[in-house]
Amino acid sequence: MVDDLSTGHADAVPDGCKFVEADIATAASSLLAESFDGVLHFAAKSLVGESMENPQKYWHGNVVTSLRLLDAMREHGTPRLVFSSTAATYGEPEVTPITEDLATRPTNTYGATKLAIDHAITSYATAYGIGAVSLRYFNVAGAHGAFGERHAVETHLIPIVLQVALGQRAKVQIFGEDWPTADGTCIRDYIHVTDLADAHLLALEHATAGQHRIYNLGNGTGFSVKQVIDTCREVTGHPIPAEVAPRRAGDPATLVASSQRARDELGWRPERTDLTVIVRDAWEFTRASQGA
Ligand SMILES: NC(=O)c1ccc[n+]([C@@H]2O[C@H](COP(=O)([O-])OP(=O)(O)OC[C@H]3O[C@@H](n4cnc5c(N)ncnc54)[C@H](O)[C@@H]3O)[C@@H](O)[C@H]2O)c1
Ligand SMILES: O=c1ccn([C@@H]2O[C@H](COP(=O)(O)OP(=O)(O)O[C@H]3O[C@H](CO)[C@H](O)[C@H](O)[C@H]3O)[C@@H](O)[C@H]2O)c(=O)[nH]1
Repeated sequence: MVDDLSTGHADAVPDGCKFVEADIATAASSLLAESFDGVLHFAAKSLVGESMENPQKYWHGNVVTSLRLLDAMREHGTPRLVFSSTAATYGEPEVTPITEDLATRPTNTYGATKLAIDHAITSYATAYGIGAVSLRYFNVAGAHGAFGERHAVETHLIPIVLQVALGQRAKVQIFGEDWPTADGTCIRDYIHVTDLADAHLLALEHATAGQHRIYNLGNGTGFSVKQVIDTCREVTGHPIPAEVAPRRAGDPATLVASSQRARDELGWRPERTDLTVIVRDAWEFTRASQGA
């Protein structure tokens, strides 16, 4: 495992896993000199709001870094790649649920950088024989035991709402109540992190030399911001005060996945699709990590 710890945590490295603290942009070539069967490429800057305020961090941190990784894979003949792409590559979709053949028109810099990387992967895979898979995650949530969301500056909805339930924040802000959705708040498709992990192993198995396949990963059901807050109220038993705030730049109104291709081609079968289960696992992690 390689991480520069820019947003990651050394104590989250599982026991028995070899860990190297390094920036992929500078270390990829030397790291891949040792022979590897494949690369799971998660490293990124991944905050939608920040990407609009500081695009330089995203074009360099995501695109330049990933090109260096692809060059190193080519240099050392690393055969397989699984890349963390995103629903944000689609932008505001014309059709719901989103299939992989829909137009990609990102509404934020983060999504634009991930789309640029996807294009580079297609070229490198077909020209240099790499077997590549991009997994376009929708909104990842939940937790796996002691592994959950732990960000220095939290921006994601579910962990923020759970911080309110723990008494660490007074209230949650709802970014816009005037979106073209049933209750006026944004709709997202939340996927449990353990289902996401399963998809990575399947993707690695199915990566085929010279091909780049793209798969959406979500549950096919959208929940509004208000519905998420209500589910958190039910799970935690806390009233969770909320207030409406202005829209956040770069947010699309609705993002819901069709993951039929992942089911058909990878045999992916998500098991924790219920939002209550996703929130419950996140809540258990949040309480345990705060000693509550
Ligand atoms: N969380 C989501 O809902 C979501 C949705 C779609 C896609 N993704 C993608 O999944 C991946 C993981 O996301 P996350 O939510 O766990 O974010 P995260 O910020 O917690 O994880 C990214 C990790 O990459 C490391 N990193 C960043 N730049 C690096 C570099 N140059 N060299 C080495 N390490 C570096 C960070 O220290 C961190 O540990 C990202 O690629 C993200 O874009 C996440
Ligand atoms: O305090 C908050 C935080 C978020 N939201 C709203 O809740 C929804 C979910 O927001 P998150 O920040 O939790 O997640 P995003 O949908 O912005 O982004 C996530 O999913 C994207 C793909 O859809 C990207 O891949 C990205 O990495 C990942 O963080 C959005 O409508 C957002 O506006 C609020 O109303 N209040």
